[in-house]
Amino acid sequence: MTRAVTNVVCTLVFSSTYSHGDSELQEVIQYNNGIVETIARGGLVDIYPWMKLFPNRSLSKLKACITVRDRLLSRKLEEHKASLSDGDPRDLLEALLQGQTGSGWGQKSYGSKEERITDDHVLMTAAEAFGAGVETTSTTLLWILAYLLHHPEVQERVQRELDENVGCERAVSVSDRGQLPYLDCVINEGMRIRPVSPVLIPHTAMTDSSIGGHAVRQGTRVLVNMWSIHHDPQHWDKPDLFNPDRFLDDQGQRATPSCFLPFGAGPRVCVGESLARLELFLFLSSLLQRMSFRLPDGDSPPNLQGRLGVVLQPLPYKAVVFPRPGWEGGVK
Ligand code: HEM
Repeated sequence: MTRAVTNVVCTLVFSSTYSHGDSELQEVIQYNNGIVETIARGGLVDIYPWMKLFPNRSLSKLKACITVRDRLLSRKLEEHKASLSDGDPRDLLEALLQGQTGSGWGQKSYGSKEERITDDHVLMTAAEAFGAGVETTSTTLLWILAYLLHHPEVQERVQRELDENVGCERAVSVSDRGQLPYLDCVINEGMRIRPVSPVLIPHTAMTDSSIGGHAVRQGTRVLVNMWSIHHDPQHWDKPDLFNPDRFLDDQGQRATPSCFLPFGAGPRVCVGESLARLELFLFLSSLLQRMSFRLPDGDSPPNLQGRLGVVLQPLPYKAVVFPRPGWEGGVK
């Protein structure tokens, strides 16, 4: 799952699409995993930065992974600079480079030093797409599959919807989304019940303000408790129950309650929301069209408690995957 999602972000950022087992993709996955594993383990160094002077294995691993990441992204940046052209950018690096030089998209050249996009801005923006776009999407997929193992009846209903609206003669495409409302509900319910970011990225109030009648002074650290919003019994009936139907109204149409905010809200809302929704839809629909997931004989269903690191992850679990009728021969 991580490999597939990483591949999507590589295509978006620097137009490289890798095939299975490619060593460069392996390198990207390894450094990304290393960063995800260690970044939330900063512990005391995050609070007392001077403690970085003492030996710290997590910090050393984090630095080593960042060095590999920066080397790879710098190489991609140089390759892009060498082939930079005007016109529609082919990927994020090219769009940022065009912004840097003022070429393409009819942009003006930036004047002062402070306004200029530096190479460092370009590299860090590209790095952020990996940091924010891989673990979130792959973890959401793993949570949804974990819930489907707990609720085989939900998996069967999604597959019925797929059979009736897409069939097994062709692959699912984005244009099928309108005809697959129940799958959308399953995705939403997965993101509601296990938000990968239970407490959103810390924000700082830029001006004196208020939230729900509470005064918030300029400079105050604001933490949004998404877990509590998504489990508030005043807004959700039996919030601890996995029930995709809560995203359908009385007429069976899609409904999105106002307190459903898996991507945050306001000016700092997730910039990758559309991409993430597209990925979740295409990965899940393609998987469930072609195969079924069940528990290995005698195994208990996945632990749904999760473990909090950079994101809220399910604990590792096993599933038996088998082709659905009509897909025994593999991809069509
Ligand atoms: C299921 C997948 C995803 C979920 C649940 C998710 C969720 C979020 C949330 C909750 C935030 C914080 C919003 C806030 O603090 O107010 C965020 C920020 C962000 N996300 Fe996502 N995200 C996902 C996928 C992606 C993808 C695929 C990308 C890009 C490739 C991405 C890029 C970003 C960036 C750059 C930010 C920071 C935005 C800012 O601070 O202005 N995310 N995301």
